[in-house]
Amino acid sequence: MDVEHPAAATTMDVERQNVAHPAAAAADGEDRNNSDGVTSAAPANVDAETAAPSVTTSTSNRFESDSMRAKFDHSSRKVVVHNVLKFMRSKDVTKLTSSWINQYNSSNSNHQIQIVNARKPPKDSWIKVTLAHEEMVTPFITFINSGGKDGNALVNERGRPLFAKRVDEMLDHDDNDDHDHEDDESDATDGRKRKGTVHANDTPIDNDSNGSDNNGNNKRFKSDTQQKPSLSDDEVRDAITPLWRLSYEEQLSSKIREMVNKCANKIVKEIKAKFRTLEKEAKRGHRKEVIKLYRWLNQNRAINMQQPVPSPRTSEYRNKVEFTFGYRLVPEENEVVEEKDGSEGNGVNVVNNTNEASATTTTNERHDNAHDVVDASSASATTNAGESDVPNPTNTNNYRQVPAVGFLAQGWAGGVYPPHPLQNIPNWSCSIADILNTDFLPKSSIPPYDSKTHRGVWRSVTIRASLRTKECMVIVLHAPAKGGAGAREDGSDDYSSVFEEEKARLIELLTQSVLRVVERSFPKEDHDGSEDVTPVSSLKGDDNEAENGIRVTSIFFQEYEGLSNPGPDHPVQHIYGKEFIEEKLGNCTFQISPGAFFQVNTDGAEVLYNIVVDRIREVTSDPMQTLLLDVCCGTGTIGLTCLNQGVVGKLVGVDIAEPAIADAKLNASKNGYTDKSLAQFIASPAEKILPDIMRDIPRNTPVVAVVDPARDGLHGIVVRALRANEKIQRLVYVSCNPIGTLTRDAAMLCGPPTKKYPGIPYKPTMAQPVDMFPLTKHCEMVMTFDRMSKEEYEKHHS
Ligand SMILES: C[S@@+](CC[C@H](N)C(=O)[O-])C[C@H]1O[C@@H](n2cnc3c(N)ncnc32)[C@H](O)[C@@H]1O
Repeated sequence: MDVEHPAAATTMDVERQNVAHPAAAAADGEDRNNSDGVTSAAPANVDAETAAPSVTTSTSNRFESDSMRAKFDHSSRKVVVHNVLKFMRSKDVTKLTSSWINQYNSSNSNHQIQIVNARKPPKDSWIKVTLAHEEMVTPFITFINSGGKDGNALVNERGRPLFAKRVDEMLDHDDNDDHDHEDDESDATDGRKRKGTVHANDTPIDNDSNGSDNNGNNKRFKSDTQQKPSLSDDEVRDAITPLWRLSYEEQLSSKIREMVNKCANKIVKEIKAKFRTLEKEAKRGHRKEVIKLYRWLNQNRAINMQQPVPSPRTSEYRNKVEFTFGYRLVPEENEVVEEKDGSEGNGVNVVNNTNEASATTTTNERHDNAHDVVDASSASATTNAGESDVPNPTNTNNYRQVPAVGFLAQGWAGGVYPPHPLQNIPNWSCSIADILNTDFLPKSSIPPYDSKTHRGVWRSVTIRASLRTKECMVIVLHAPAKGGAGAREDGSDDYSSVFEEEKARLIELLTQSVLRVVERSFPKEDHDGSEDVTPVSSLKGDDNEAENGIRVTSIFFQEYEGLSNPGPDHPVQHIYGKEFIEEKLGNCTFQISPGAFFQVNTDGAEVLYNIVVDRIREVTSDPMQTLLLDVCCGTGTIGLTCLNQGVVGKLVGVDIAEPAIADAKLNASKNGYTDKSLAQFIASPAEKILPDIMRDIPRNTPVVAVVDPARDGLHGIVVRALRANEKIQRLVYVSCNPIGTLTRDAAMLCGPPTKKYPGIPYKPTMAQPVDMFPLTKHCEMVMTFDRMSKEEYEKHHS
């Protein structure tokens, strides 16, 4: 049964009316299942997962087919282009956006982009465009950010570079729509000025929220900063872990300030605005009842915000990392690597980069291409790549592009950077990056996928490992072996004949021994740009030992021809070892398959789930009779932990991702819950099934609910169902996007009743931030909502 989201339908209608492009109307009517042939390597996310990264994944999860998704979900098709002129007439906006499309389409005859709507607020310097299809987003962004002269950004009439970003990535800001890149100077790092020179947006690493990575790698510098041909280690840290210069205490302080100002205060503001709207409607005679502002909204600290709970690990905490295959820019004169056998045709190009860069060179900026000089035959050798993997930024001569894997710290045009300098990235993932960069890619006759030409094969690699079980899964995303959607007709970039051989070589390299410990150096806390670095071993003590035993236990390949990232249900090919990895949390063991979400900070997840357990325990007077609704349950972690802790006796979990639900069912039996009437898991979009589930709950069964949606928050139908059903007295909302979608959903759960959101509202009774992502601006939030008492409610409605 398809459930229409009325809000979505309305938006769509409005968009149709606002078509600003001649081509738009036609595009809108087209079957969006057809990918227009536009492809691009969606770069892997860096900081991804905040259950970030994964925005893209999560959105793509929501609907069963592309056409359904395209029909309902606009956010994943929206891009904001910054730095256009502030004052423009609407016909100039149309002219400008048409000129982008014409430029792109005329130089990419195989791949066409279409804009269905373009909107520019009168006094702002940005335009929000809605593309006809999600798969056009990455090429469009790449085009704006690097389709100009010499691979630089397009410029406005005054020569200022434009800057494009997905709307669903702009979640660090108060209001996505109102964000103006020119005003970025006030950073969220508490007003303390950063000591570095580079400013970058911090984007979640992985989608995983369901994590899907959503191109978090598309980090760009402020438009007023000239893009450099290469970045120093510190600049890479600035781009990907922007809080790294702060002590951990300072990081937590900056996060709590954000949570108070941009989450708690914003929720109160939004709810008050709803009251004002009702009042205005009453004054105009459109409504009879005037509802008095709920008392809690006028209290001093209306939302009880707790200090953030720190992450048990503050460095190398990620259990999942996603690298992009691309090219490393290596200055010609520094290039010492000898082309090895078989490297012919692997896409090494010479780039003439004339960008001016800083004239001073620090030790951190000294680069000698250590990866290239490491003897590929000595598997036990350790590399010291953290200090030396990018070219000297003072050198503005010719650059060679060397196939490499890593993070796109400054967009596709800036090349990939090794993960070694990043303190949130675990050692084992650097070890795999080294294998790929020193042993695999230099000898591979198959090139990385190029998001501009849509040719090439290797796209990204996702690695997930457990320090507790020592297992490690590697998923290699690749375009078809014949060379990607832009493959030449003459077949000269068809790699099918060597693909299987390369696959076998990769398996051999990844599995020949346990992952070796890579020596890395991190700056001391409160790094001020001096050369004071502390070797990782002394930072981590015994933990370093723990990593010694990790080995690759599963390998998957995933072929994907589309433009963005595949959804979690996209088929994978299992080519080595186990079909899942196992992770332990508390007393439970969980299996995780390639398409399933799992929190990226294992120790942090334990803390997070214990908080949820406590919030539920507070209200369950008869736990064994109590049913837990676990909405967006993933592999069943929260629900099964609650069963295991005895705070509830029954569980119904819902998740859109089939692989996650398959895991959840097995996880239930693995942890001793074989009786399906006690632990039931359903694969479905929550908005389709939740109203039915709630209707079927026996009248006398006490119910608590926990929701843990991806970054795009809850569907309106889910919010409505949770609000309307007064059996639920407590709702625990776990959010990886507390300053974005949590505020929106909270306002709908707690605002005065309307036709669309009827029922006695909730009120937020506790907000507990949990720092799952040290060094980045992201923060998880557990917000507890309790149903307002009937008595209190009626006072305001009399
Ligand atoms: C942040 S994860 C949380 C998973 C789980 N609670 C955990 O802690 O591991 C969000 C989950 O929401 C799921 N999801 C996304 N959209 C959904 C939808 N419309 N209905 C149900 N689940 C959805 C994703 O598949 C993902 O597993």
